[in-house]
Amino acid sequence: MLQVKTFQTEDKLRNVHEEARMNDEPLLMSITERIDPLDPFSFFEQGKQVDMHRHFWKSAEEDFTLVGIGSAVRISKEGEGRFQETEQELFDWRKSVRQWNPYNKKGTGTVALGGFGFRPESGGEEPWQEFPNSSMTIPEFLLTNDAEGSFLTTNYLVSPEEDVETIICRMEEDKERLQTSDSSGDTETGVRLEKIEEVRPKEWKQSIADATAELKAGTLSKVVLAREVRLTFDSEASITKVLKDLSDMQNSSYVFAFEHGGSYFVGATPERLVKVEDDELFSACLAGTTKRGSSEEEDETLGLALLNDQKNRLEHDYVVQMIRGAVENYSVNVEIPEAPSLYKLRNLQHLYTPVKAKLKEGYSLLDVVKDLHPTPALGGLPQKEAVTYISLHEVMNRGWYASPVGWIDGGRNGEFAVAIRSALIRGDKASLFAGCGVVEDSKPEEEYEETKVKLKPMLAVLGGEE
Ligand SMILES: C=C(O[C@@H]1C=C(C(=O)O)C=C[C@H]1O)C(=O)O
Ligand SMILES: [Mg+2]
Repeated sequence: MLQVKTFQTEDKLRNVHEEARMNDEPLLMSITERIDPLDPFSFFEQGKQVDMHRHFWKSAEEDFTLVGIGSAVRISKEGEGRFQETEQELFDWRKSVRQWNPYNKKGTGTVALGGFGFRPESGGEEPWQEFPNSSMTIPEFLLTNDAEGSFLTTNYLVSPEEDVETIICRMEEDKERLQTSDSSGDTETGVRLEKIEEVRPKEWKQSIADATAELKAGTLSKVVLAREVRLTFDSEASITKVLKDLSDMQNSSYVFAFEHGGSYFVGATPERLVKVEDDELFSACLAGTTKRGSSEEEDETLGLALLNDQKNRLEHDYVVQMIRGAVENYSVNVEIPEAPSLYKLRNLQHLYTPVKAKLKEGYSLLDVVKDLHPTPALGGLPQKEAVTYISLHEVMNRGWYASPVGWIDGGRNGEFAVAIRSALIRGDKASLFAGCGVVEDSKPEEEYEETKVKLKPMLAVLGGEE
């Protein structure tokens, strides 16, 4: 059976290579096959032996996980046009794809995974030196797990001058390595936390006080300000273990990891930016926060207080206003409930308003990402002024924190979440980030406490207390 499969792959590769040679240009070969159920964490861990450029994505709401190893194509853009330019380049690559994918399933084939930094321009500031401003990768090996099982896509950029036999040999070796089960994660104990350093907490609190003064005086209605906490461990952190623990502990969150130059941006975010499935569009307004109660009763009381709290409702309503306005531009049948409900996570609860619509023809997922990012849940209102304010006054460098991360396939499917509740991990060090929506009535001490709770999920999987 295995032999038949191998023979088919070889045959396809030979044909594609011949065509590439005749046209004297590279072709993107993409083959999707169903494989025996495969653990995504094992695939991610084994991926280390193939290529360190690894991507991980797990949906917050459905049985859907993507793991990408290596890159057949990498697209990296910067500046205001980065979303459209990425889209155009993906489109161009897909024109030269030779594809075998009998499953017609979202998230298989020439899927691109990655993200876009918070701002269109970035100067490789600490600790983000390894990260390009944006990066979308079509991985060489992609594992797609959903309710129906496991699917393995092999994407390979076949160039005319390469030797086919060498490609076949390496590809088969890598595929076998990736499908060999790794059990080291089951016994790993994780890192010991040696040092926690809050980055200029006093200055950060002062920045909140300054922002409230600005909000009262100026044209800004809301601005989100974040802070950083640095950790040092006794040894190198295992990203696979971190992902596994996040998935276990934060099951209503998107779990993600993106590698660049040995640094990993990892997190478990509850916040969807936008999902498109065929022409259906889903977004979410998530803003306004309180902690969880220690008893069911206390939890309910806290939730009810949040639903009725003016300051939090205002924080939330700015987000709804903006997302409604943006989505109405390129969709019809926009459905948004009148009032928010509660979105409960392990450590905190948020005000939540889901958004559903039908995307008009001619618009794509990245068009929506471009317009929505950053929503007032991460930037502020008005959008442009808030982003400028953040650049000038925030006590850290955002890099990819609070930015759109996700995936997009060759059909009309994809999803981007907002990369909060996240950390940048490199070897035995990590930077954790958390922010909060500042409105006129914000109190520095309360916002500080709010960010403390938001840091807990990442801290807990990195040896800290929950
Ligand atoms: C900015 C963050 O979270 C955002 C801010 C929230 C708030 O201030 O209430 C709630 C959810 C998120 O939209 C973060 O977690 O870093
Ligand atoms: Mg808040």
